[in-house]
Amino acid sequence: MDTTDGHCTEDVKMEKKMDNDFSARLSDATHQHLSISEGPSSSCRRVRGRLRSKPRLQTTKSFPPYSHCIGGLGEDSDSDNEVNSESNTAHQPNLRNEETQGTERKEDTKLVARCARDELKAKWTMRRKERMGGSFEIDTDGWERGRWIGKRRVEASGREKESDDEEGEEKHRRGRNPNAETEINEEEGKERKSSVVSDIKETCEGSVETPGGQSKNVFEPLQLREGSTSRQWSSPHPILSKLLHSSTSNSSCSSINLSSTESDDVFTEGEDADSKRKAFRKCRTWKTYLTMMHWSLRRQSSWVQLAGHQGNLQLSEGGEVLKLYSEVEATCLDCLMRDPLRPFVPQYHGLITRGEHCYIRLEDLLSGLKRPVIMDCKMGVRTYQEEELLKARTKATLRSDMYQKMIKVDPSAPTAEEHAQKGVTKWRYLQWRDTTSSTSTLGFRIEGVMMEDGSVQRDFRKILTLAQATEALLYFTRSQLVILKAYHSRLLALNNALKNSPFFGTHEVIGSSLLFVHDHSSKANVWMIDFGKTNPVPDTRELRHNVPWAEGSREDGYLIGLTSLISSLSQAISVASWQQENHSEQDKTGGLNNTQIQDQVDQMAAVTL
Ligand SMILES: Nc1ncnc2c1ncn2[C@@H]1O[C@H](COP(=O)(O)OP(=O)(O)OP(=O)(O)O)[C@@H](O)[C@H]1O
Ligand SMILES: O=P(O)(O)O[C@@H]1[C@H](O)[C@H](O)[C@@H](OP(=O)(O)O)[C@H](OP(=O)(O)O)[C@H]1O
Repeated sequence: MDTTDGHCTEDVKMEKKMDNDFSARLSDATHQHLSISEGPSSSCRRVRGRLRSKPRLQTTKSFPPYSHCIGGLGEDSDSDNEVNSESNTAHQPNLRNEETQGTERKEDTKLVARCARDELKAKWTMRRKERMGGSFEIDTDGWERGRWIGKRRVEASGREKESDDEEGEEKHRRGRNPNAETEINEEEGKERKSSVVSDIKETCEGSVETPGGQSKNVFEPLQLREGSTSRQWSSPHPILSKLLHSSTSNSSCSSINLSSTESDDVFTEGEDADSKRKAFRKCRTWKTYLTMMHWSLRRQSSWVQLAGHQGNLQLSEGGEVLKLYSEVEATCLDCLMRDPLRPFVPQYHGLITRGEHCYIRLEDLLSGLKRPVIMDCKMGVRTYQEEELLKARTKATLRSDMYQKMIKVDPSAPTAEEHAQKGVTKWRYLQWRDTTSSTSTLGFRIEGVMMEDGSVQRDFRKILTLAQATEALLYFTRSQLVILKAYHSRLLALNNALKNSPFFGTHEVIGSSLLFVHDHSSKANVWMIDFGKTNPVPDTRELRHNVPWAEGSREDGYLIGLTSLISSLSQAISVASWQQENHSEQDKTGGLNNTQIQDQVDQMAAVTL
């Protein structure tokens, strides 16, 4: 455990206390991995004497990334309807805002109309130049330049919009514990692009509705504070209106893959090549223009869905994460906005209806991060609710999909009866997942990790020991001390908040995750997400969260998981410190270079497997 600063000393004290609290309750299997043994590895003979012994992790395995790139799963195809339907209802919750912003709106509308005209002009100028082989530089005024710079940036390097950085900066300030988040490499951009058009875009999707369709200002103070969804335009400029309409309905491109999908609407399946060519000629002008606008309107975000049900979540044009409505989750979020846990939970902005579905509007926790690295840890010693166990006993529904998932991982996992039925109950499947991962032993499991290059690693689910978890954390953070320490502090702060949280005391938290996010500029944070299976405990009982589950107790073991994670981070900090020290020692003595030392470290890690 690194104790180089005062906060860390505090951390150690707190952690020791927590370890004592829980040590009696953790299983032997868990505890045998809590200590890190010191001692040189046999493979280290060549550098022995020069390198301090690496804290050894027991029974570890390494996790090379494999290339499985994913993009955002969000589909915004319903937003077309939403623009129409909401333009009628959206005024109700925001009347007060409308009055106060009337003047501003007139100004903006004028500006928007001018911008749209200028856009057209710019487009034709560009096309003329393009045909003549001229340069693409458009320099009529700052607005167009800003947009075009933006477009080139997206095309050339996929870099993110600077304005988002500022927004993200604000968010990370809000959510962090002073020690939790370290921003050592402040290389944030200086220019802020005009956001008039994206503001209007947000306006079109910004009404807050109850599932029944009635407009309701669920979190007015929040909306005012965040300021992203409060303005309404009754009639945008006709050209702009068309653009908004079209680009909204065609905004199914993922947040990573910025390819436009306009052509999907133009070319439906079954059309012959000729009609496609004709249609393309007809639509090319608009297509080019819409593609340009698409880039302009879409807020650049690095959002991806790492785990969970595919299609449940999507990114809205306004940059919020929309999650399919669940009454249980919405109720929890509502409570959490008034609980000490609020700084650890994405901001909840109420509900929104898109097409036939209702969604929960959440702050995008990845906004402001450049090429984020993400880890989803499912918390608790079980991921099934007690009701699922009762259901499995009384009226068992067999799930063939779960049986298939089971035999894919381990053909010998199902019983003879389950093989014969080719199905398992949900409880059986979830329990099998829990016992074949670190859920049962450590009280958490790593559902998935996405690295900076977009590669996704899900094999961490098979981790069973704390040492393996530590290895995974070192891999996930690339052994960066600053990140590991930020996560460590944030988890200690979360531990404190949980102790003071009335919500936590009275809720059974099942299947909820901690989302770890950081990027190369050392922004790092941890958030509580997914309250779809979090329910108030039936009577007035308070849960302890740090004891193993027994049927009927409703205990979830959330704090067992948190303690394990904190211990694992401490181990990772020790190892990373050791690595760093040896790097600098070698640098001073002019001995092995960094690559050679890393080779040694890798060899040592391999021997401890
Ligand atoms: N507010 C958010 N900001 C950014 N990303 C988010 C946010 N909420 C969720 N995600 C992403 O979506 C993924 C799934 O989220 P979540 O766990 O809420 O979905 P779910 O479908 O309920 O999951 P499960 O199947 O485990 O119940 C997370 O791993 C994360 O990558
Ligand atoms: O990740 P896996 O191994 O694919 O398994 C899923 C995972 O356990 C989800 O948490 C669970 O949803 P809930 O958390 O909502 O129960 C889902 O059940 P489902 O298929 O019934 O949605 C499982 O299929």
